[in-house]
Amino acid sequence: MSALSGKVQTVLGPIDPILLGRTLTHEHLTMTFDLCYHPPPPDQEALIHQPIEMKNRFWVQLNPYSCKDNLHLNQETEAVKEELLHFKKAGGGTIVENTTTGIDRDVKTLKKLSQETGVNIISGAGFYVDASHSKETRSMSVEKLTGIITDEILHGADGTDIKCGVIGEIGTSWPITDSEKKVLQATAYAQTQLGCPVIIHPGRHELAPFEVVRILQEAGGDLSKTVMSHMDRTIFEKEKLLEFAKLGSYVEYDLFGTEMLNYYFRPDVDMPCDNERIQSVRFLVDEGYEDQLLIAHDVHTKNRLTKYGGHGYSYILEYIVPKMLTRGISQSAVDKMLIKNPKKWLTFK
Ligand SMILES: CCC(=O)NCCS(=O)(=O)O
Repeated sequence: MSALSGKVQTVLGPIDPILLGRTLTHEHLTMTFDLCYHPPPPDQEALIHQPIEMKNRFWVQLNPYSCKDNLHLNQETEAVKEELLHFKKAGGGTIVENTTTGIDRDVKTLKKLSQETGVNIISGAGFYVDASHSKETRSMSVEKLTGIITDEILHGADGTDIKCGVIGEIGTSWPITDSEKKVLQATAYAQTQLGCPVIIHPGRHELAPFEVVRILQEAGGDLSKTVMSHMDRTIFEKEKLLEFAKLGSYVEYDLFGTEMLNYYFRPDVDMPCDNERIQSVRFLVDEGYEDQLLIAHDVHTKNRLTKYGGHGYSYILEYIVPKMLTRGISQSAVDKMLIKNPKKWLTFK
């Protein structure tokens, strides 16, 4: 049993899980996303280098990864601080900050934000998708990767003594690359040693979450302490969704607030709207999976902030929860998604 057993590890240190309150399990407060820059449609190149303004706000919503300015959430610490103060007023308690190595995790800023707002922040250990892996990362053994991940939780991340409290989001593509497979195996080994929570970014294919689970399980990972993120854009067919939920991991709908006509990362996929997300959540609740559900916004670009006319970090508490209640999802199920399930997942074994 580790010293962290029965605790949740925030950027300010371990806390009693009872202190978490309403928790968003998949957000970013500071990161960069140049990695995912995507050229705009033909003849719209002039907009690539424009700052976000009122006149191009809707264009940025349609083309979030084509506006360079939009990819630098790390420039908005003051706006994020205001948002966190608002989140607290709206009844929020905790945010799991999923930025890992490859997209500019900044644990010092996370610590400062937590100190200045009183919101608990839990930082993520490990590595984002292969496209962000350095040459050095790709050449590492599973043992070396395991050592780095455990170190980020036990001793501190990025040369600081600020410790991560969850592994992930661990990035995977479709098909999963060799380097990502090693990181997944390292994740499972570190989880076995530490009894810690894990969160996965699956590739954009309905088989991707199944393949991730297979690799984690073969390496001894604990699915009951693992979250599969981004289910909104990954599994659409109901039978497939139930087949996946039966495996026992948490199932996370974490793109609330994302309205996107064209989903650049997979043009053949129609990104659902929030009403459709609520219908999927209701379906899983009705099928008996309310103990495995989690929800969040996955804010990762500037246009999602209220400063730029976006929904911000309080949208779920202020708008999605009331809508869920009018659509037959009980208060008890909502409390599980926002309080009970996050608390169970985030507590070290
Ligand atoms: C770092 C943020 C991130 O990976 N978000 C997921 C976007 S999507 O793959 O669901 O489109």
